[in-house]
Amino acid sequence: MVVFPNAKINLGLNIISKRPDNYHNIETLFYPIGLSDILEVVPISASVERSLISLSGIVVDGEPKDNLVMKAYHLLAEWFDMPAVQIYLDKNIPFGAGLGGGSSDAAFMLRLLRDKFDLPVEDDELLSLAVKLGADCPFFLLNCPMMARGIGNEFEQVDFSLFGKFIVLIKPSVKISTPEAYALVKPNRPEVSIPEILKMPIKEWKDLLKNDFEESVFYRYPVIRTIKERLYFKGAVYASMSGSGSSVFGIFDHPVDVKDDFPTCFVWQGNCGY
Ligand SMILES: C[C@](O)(CO)[C@H](O)COP(=O)(O)OP(=O)(O)OC[C@H]1O[C@@H](n2ccc(N)nc2=O)[C@H](O)[C@@H]1O
Ligand SMILES: Nc1ncnc2c1ncn2[C@@H]1O[C@H](COP(=O)(O)OP(=O)(O)OP(=O)(O)O)[C@@H](O)[C@H]1O
Repeated sequence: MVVFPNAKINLGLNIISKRPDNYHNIETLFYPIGLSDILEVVPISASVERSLISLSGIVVDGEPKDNLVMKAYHLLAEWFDMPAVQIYLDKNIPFGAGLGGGSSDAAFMLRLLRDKFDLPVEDDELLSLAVKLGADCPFFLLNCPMMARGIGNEFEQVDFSLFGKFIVLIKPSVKISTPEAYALVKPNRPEVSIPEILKMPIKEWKDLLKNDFEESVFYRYPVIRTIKERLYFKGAVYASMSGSGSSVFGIFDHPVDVKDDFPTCFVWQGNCGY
């Protein structure tokens, strides 16, 4: 069974308050994009006790046994009898990028195992398991434009689409650790909520729709601010850092050629699908 775990961008990201469990309450619109990893799971012989993982593509740091897809397997294996599996994961989504790639792999793995082995797990139980693997993880089980609140796992479906627009995603070589990025932000309540801003014409978003991580991340890594400015210079109708960075996306009314603009960066371009 092969699946294609996709990345997300955050349209607006307000960090509202710090919680007693050291997480933060946030408000953000998750928007799925077409940049995807490739994940395959094959059952292996009953004589092999441990699941195996084979990685290709972008090299993820950490031990393969600590990969989030392995953690997803073991989370379900605590509750259900499953055979050992051979996992193939081809990474195309950069990490330390604010694109939720690891969370997406984990969410797709949970659903793939549930479906492949016919495990008696309802969709809402899968959502509760997913959050144990990461705050971004439950979103990828829904995978359509969603307002998220709480730690990012309380959802409200929104009537919102960027269909017809074109997205350019730029990831510089710098990688950003999510806990470190949260530690640098002072939480605050926004004056205007994200759904209210998203109802306005997209050309009005520039001064209203904010990612609260940008200020401290841009201060530390000015190259990320420069990328955002360059995307506006190229004609983006809206540009922002995604999640805790370091990637920046630009939304355009039409396809653009940026291949010479960011020679040292990872660049991805595609249509907005929803
Ligand atoms: C920045 C975002 O990508 C926006 O979508 C997410 O909030 C991050 O989600 P994630 O990477 O899945 O986060 P997790 O792996 O669950 O948490 C990593 C660390 O980030 C911090 N964290 C994460 C989510 C959240 N709402 N508040 C936090 O303070 C915590 O220190 C936590 O220990
Ligand atoms: N399958 C995986 N893909 C990517 N990273 C993984 C994976 N499994 C474990 N990791 C670890 O998780 C860390 C962050 O991964 P991820 O791609 O989710 O983060 P991110 O780009 O910061 O996204 P976000 O902040 O939006 O969750 C990596 O540094 C890596 O060590």
